[in-house]
Amino acid sequence: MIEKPIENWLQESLEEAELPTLGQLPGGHFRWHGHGLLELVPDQPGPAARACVLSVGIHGNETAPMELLDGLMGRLARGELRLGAPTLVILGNPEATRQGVRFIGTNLNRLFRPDLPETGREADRARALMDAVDAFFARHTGLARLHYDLHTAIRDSHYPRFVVSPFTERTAVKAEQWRWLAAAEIQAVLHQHRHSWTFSHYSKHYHCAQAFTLELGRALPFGHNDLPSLTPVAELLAALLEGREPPRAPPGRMAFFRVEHELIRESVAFRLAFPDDTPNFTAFPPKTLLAEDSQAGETRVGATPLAVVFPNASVEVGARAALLVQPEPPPTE
Ligand SMILES: O=C(O)CCC(=O)N[C@@H](CCC(=O)O)C(=O)O
Ligand SMILES: [Zn+2]
Repeated sequence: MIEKPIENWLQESLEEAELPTLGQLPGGHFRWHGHGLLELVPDQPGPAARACVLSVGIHGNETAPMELLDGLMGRLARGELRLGAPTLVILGNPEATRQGVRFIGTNLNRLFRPDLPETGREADRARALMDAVDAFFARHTGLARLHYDLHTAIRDSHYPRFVVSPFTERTAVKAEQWRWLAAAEIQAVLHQHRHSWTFSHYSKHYHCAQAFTLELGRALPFGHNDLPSLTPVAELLAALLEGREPPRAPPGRMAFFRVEHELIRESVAFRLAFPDDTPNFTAFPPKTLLAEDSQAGETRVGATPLAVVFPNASVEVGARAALLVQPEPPPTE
């Protein structure tokens, strides 16, 4: 067992460092459980402590969340923040980040299911991450559970900062989440309509955690991110790390959407019928041709306008090529 301080969380998460290691930080201690798997344990939980999972880099080239979390870890290590909540800090796919790519073999964020049959690098990583989350929540019973999985999007967006709220019948979103997200200057919320086997879905469905995928601008290389626009998100995460109540704002300032349909790429001969640089949440009028697929035929908008989110014609056959969404009213307070 090696004792050493956290000096540079991101660099250490990316290195093949000797494990396990543990050490002290202001307000508590930490333990590395594996590569990119760091647990922070407070001496004394704060008055509003939750058991928090904060994950970044599930897609290896989404660097803004890594820089954001690295900044917070630096503030903790220097004593500018005092640890007040058990927190599992995850760098999702270190090898993909080292190579600067979204994934090596397959999309990690579709593999979070306990009965996963797949083999290979990302499948092994998904199993390791699910095990780490299971063990973390089992060690910290008695506290409300939370998981924010931080991403950035491939395209521009009419709402650059938005969250995906995973579908499950088992857990309702607490009203406070909308207030926290609004105060963090999240601009839109997208409700999933069915199980999605993403990391945030895993924590929500299997651990009844308050869990979201946060999209925080566009995927850009290290050093090119607009971190000042993420200051309110950093303040939300800082409050969680310190175990205090995050700032709140009226949820009505966010736009709410619901997924109506998931467009699946069913053949190699698949194309989207709109330009590649179409921003997320662009709305199309009734009858617009959206996609052509030699297997599935044409996909057109029905009688009600639909907006597209995460359009990507290059996904693997059988994978999601876009979400088709509609506005919905904000939740009643
Ligand atoms: O911009 C894109 O096309 C993808 C951005 C991204 O990685 N989004 C996540 C969303 C996960 C969810 O639906 O909760 C993903 O596709 O995994
Ligand atoms: Zn992503």
